Amino acid sequence: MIISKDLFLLGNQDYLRLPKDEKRTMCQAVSSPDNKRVVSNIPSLPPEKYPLSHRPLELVFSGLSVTLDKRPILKDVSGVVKPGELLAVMGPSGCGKTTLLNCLAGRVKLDSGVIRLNKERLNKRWKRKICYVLQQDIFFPELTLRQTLEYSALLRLPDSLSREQKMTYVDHIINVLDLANCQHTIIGDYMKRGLSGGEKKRANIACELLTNPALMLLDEPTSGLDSHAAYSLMSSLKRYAEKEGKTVVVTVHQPSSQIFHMFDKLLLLCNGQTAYFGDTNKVVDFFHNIGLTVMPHYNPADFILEQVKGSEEMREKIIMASKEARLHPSYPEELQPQYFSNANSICDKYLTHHLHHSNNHHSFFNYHHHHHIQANGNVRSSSCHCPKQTWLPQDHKASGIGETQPHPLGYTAVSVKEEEECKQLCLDSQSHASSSVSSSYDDMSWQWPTSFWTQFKVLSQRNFQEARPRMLSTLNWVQTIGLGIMAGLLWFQLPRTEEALHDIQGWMFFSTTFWMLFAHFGALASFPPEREVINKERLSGAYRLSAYYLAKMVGELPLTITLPAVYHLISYPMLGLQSPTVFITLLGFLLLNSIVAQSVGFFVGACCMDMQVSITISALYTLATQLFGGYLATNIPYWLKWMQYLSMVHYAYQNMQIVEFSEGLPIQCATQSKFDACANSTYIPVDAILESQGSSLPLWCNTLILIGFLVFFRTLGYIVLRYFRRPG
Ligand SMILES: Nc1ncnc2c1ncn2[C@@H]1O[C@H](COP(=O)(O)OP(=O)(O)OP(=O)(O)O)[C@@H](O)[C@H]1O
Repeated sequence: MIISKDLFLLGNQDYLRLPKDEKRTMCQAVSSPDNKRVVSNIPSLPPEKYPLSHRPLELVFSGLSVTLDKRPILKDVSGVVKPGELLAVMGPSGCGKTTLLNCLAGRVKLDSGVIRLNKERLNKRWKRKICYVLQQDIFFPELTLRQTLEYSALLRLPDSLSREQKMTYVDHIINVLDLANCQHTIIGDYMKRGLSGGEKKRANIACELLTNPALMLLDEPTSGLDSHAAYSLMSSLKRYAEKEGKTVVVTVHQPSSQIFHMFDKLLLLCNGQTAYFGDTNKVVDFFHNIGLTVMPHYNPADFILEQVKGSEEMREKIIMASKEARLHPSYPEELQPQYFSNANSICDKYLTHHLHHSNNHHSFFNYHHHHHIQANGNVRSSSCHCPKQTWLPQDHKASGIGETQPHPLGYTAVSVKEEEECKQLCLDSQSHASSSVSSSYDDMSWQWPTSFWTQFKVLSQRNFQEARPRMLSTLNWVQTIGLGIMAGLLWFQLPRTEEALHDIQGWMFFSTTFWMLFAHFGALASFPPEREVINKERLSGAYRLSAYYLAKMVGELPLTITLPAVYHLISYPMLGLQSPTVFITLLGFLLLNSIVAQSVGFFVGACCMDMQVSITISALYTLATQLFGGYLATNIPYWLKWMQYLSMVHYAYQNMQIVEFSEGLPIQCATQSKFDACANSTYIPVDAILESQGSSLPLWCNTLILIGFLVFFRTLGYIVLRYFRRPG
């Protein structure tokens, strides 16, 4: 695993660019006894096939404080990670490591403090560019690893890449993460065995690496891995960060000393406070200076963790020393309060100067920008370029940014490095400015990697594939066929007489209620685990909720209707009711009823986070629906009559009767009929049958009401997910 991952994480571009000798050294290294994997069979991916490339990101967070549930969790935590660096967040359990990562991913509200990426505050748009590998491995358990990665690639890699290119990239990732052997294994869960813990972890990282992100946050990536696998993973991450210029933050529990020395920076937390922030190789000196000396050959990671888990007094001492270290000149300048005010002022001056002097050919910043005056009066710049020689107003010298070369108009020249920085700053500001004022169309095109249509198509396919084993399980087939035969035998070849009328109605009522319950509780049970995956994907900005929602309806539709259709196909002919038109129409209402029940189940599942509550609500609703359906109780008190209009079974059941008794063979009156109409007729009129159950609505009206139910609950479900159950 090590080797393949190392090569991948090194990035093929870099690998291909390496001089021959270095390539050989790498191959020797990877085939050394420690790293037994052979890499010759790992395909190289041509550079042009890399799907996305992001600018390197510098992450700076300062003064972060967070309170959760009225309890302070983080207090004044700061740090900086540059592109190519690996920052480890360490500390005892419950000290706030995950909370810090959640903050950096923009998923927790800060009490105070600021997080900046390339000097720009973390905003919604940056959030989408961050890859966050969660501690839990959240997947659809029924999909195989390969399917999971393929769907992820189809959804998260841009439409500009063909399907074939996306699949090539998936192949590549599978190979380099050494997942080829288990690619066709289902992910699995506690009920059904699938991937091993380590494979799931790698699958989790593989999914996130698909987008080739610039900033990676990994929560406990080594948890559950053996020491060898943990070392492999961390060395891969380290190499990845270095060679690809990625910024990587990991939380880690008690790393081995080998792993510990891989970290460039270390942030040690103690009760939510910074116990140490700085270079990893200086942490031993830091502790030594406060009288805590690590024994030779002792794992420094174990040592420092023991210290921060020590007595209250000891912890205070370490935290105080850490606060004092902030005053030391070696403390990162990015964490000094004045740093960003300077940086921002440069940017502001670039932009302000340009806006005021855009017609002046002495302008220090050749900012080719096309002003787009928006309806709201904002100005949007669409492009900018830093010239080779960039000029700043002289007062920037004071801030230490400019150089001393005089400019005829009183500006100072900026070094090439700073010019690059300015360009970067400009680009960042520009992207921010444009995104904050652009039209909603721009927002959307920026936000989503793929079009609505692609998302809909892929999600429908995935939904179908994910739901098929669950909805069409062997158990469900046995249940459906068994029930169809049982109903057929129970009501076998019923005569068309008044005596058998109650039995015919019994079959209809049983069929509608059973499939209502089946669809309702099926949707209810499947939603909580699905919500986890959807929330994770929504947080990473993979697709629109509307695309998911529509796809769910369409993708599951064939599965929702399969079993009731099979049941109907078995039981209806056995009853002796043989008109094909009636057969199809009855089936139509049975299916409509099932789809409506599924919508209600989905809505209740979306509303209630607690399964017990949702089951209780569902039980109440479905029981009331049956009671007021028109079969069990025919003499409903007038003041409760309105309840029957809320019963979806009522409408489906009534419609089935209308069709069966008006289109099918008529029902012969009994000699002592209970129907008045039988006094003048041999057959019972349809209206008389319906009236005896207290219903008078015509077929079209019942159908419209059922469709109304469907639209109402589907819309409510969407609204709940969109506005009341937002992830994060
Ligand atoms: N939503 C929340 N509401 C209240 N308290 C919370 C919440 N989330 C986390 N906490 C508390 O915040 C503290 C820090 O939690 P966090 O998960 O960040 O710790 P950690 O360092 O990652 O722990 P571990 O190493 O065990 O995963 C814990 O005491 C936890 O109980």
